[in-house]
Order: sequence, then C-alpha cells, then structure tokens
Amino acid sequence: MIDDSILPESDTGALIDVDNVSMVLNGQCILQDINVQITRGQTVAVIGESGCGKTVFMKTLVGLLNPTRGRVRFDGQSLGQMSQGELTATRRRFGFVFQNAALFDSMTIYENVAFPLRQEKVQPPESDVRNRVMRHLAEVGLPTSAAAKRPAELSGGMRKRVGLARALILKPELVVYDEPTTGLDPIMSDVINELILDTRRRYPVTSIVVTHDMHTARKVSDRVLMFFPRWRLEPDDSQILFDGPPSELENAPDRRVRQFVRGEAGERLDEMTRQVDSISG
Ligand SMILES: Nc1ncnc2c1ncn2[C@@H]1O[C@H](COP(=O)(O)OP(=O)(O)OP(=O)(O)O)[C@@H](O)[C@H]1O
Repeated sequence: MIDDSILPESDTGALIDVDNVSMVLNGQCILQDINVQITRGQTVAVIGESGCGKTVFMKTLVGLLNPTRGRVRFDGQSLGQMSQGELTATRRRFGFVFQNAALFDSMTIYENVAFPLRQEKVQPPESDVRNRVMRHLAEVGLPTSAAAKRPAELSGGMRKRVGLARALILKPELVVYDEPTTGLDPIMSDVINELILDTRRRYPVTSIVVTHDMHTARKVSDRVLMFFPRWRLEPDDSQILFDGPPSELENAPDRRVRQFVRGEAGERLDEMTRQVDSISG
C-alpha cells in the first residue's frame, strides 16, 4: 500500500472524496482507478451485477477496507491517515443498515435500538434514552409494544425497520444501506424506500444505498453509480459505466447499462454458456 500522506492535498469540498482508489484482493483487481465525489445530502444508489465490487466499494468508503492505492477522504480527512481512535470517532458519524438487520438476538428491540447510545463516552440519562428509542421506533412505524420483544419475534420487514431505527439514533451524517429491501415483499420494500426518503426529508443526511432493486434505486436516489466487473473490461475502460440521475438510466448511452436496468441478460447469457462449454470440455 502506498503512503497517501505523500499525495497532494486538494480538498474538493465533497463529504466523501474517493480519489483514484484501486483495490486488489487475493491477487484479483476488484476496483481500479475509482474517482467519485459525493456531496452532503446526496442519496447515491450503487448498482451493478453480482460480484462487480459494490460491497468492496462501500466498505472502502467507510474505512472497513483500506484501498491498495489511492485514498478516501471523509469531510476533508483521509481515512487512511487516521489513528484507530480517530477512525472510531469518524465511524460514529456513520450509520449502517445491514442486509440482514444484524440485530443482537439476545437483546430486546429496545436494547438493540439503544445500543449506540450505550457506547457513548458520556451516558445519557435513561429517560433520555427511552425518549429517543421510542421516538425512533415510532418514526419507522413500529408500535410501542415492539420494544419489549426480541428480534426472533418480529417479521423480516420489522427487523429491517429496527435496524434503520438503530442506525439513525445518533443522527449520522452518512447512512450506508446494504441491500435494504432484499428478501422483502413489494409492499414492505416500498415501506423501507419511503423510510429512506423520509429520513432525508427530516435532516440533510448523505446516503449510500447498495442495491439490486431497481425500483429502490429509482425511487430513493438522486444519483446512481453503476459498476461493472473489472475483469470483464478492457484495461482503459472506466469501471463506472453510469454516473447520473436515475431518470437517465433507461436511455443511458452504454448498452450494458440499459440491459442491466431492464433486466436483460443479452450477451451475458452467451458468455456464461461459453464458459460452461469450455469447463465441460
Ligand atoms: N475480503 C475479501 N477478500 C477477498 N476477496 C473478496 C473479499 N471481499 C470481496 N471479495 C471479492 O471481490 C469481488 C467483489 O465482491 P463484492 O462483494 O464487492 O461484490 P458485489 O458487487 O457486492 O456482489 P453482490 O451483489 O453479489 O453482493 C468478488 O469476486 C469477491 O469474491
């Protein structure tokens, strides 16, 4: 890994500045020369076929993975140059909504939502914790009676809403949603989409939404990034095939983008058939 302190400072004013990032994992180049600036208040959907590097990109953005090359800056500060303490403090400005909600099974819903508050250096009084937990549960449309339950007693959609309440309780500046609607029926998916929009209406949060759900990408985002697997590109091709508003996806100049958003396999089917043929001899 190169020392990013030797790179010239050029603050772009973006909340997140992904500056020429490449990532090699197990000898395979997953991300190459990625440049993305995300301004405060934007909701960015990250789309692309399975294995193209969406999750690796998202983890690099929040400092869970260190890029092999380049740097990521949050609010002008390079994540790679932060001490562990600074990184932990910065991550407290992020909220994570995980695909499977990632709740603690042994804790009640109340304690799950209160969890980030319990990690604060200065513990707020219990009456304050209670007010905040109950308000956040109400904001995601969960009844008061849910507070005493355990995650196993709730439906998948309810658990996702608990995960959202927990992610928002510290009023994060950045919220990262990992497949927020996967596994939900269309109505519950739309409830989650509305909650994402509602959160943005309530305060100027910046959001990254990694999703396979084109309805979600179109509905909640004001910007879409479409990644393509690095190994299927020519060396000089950009790995981001689309960067623009969702309204322009349908008529994107790149055929691969149009095929993806319409759910058409196109030549991918031929490619896969050829791969199977070559394996089977
Ligand atoms: N920690 C890791 N170590 C080694 N390889 C990894 C690691 N994480 C991801 N990869 C590889 O990086 C590639 C991209 O993975 P990633 O999870 O980012 O894809 P994705 O676009 O999020 O896919 P999906 O939509 O299926 O979740 C895959 O080939 C994966 O095997």
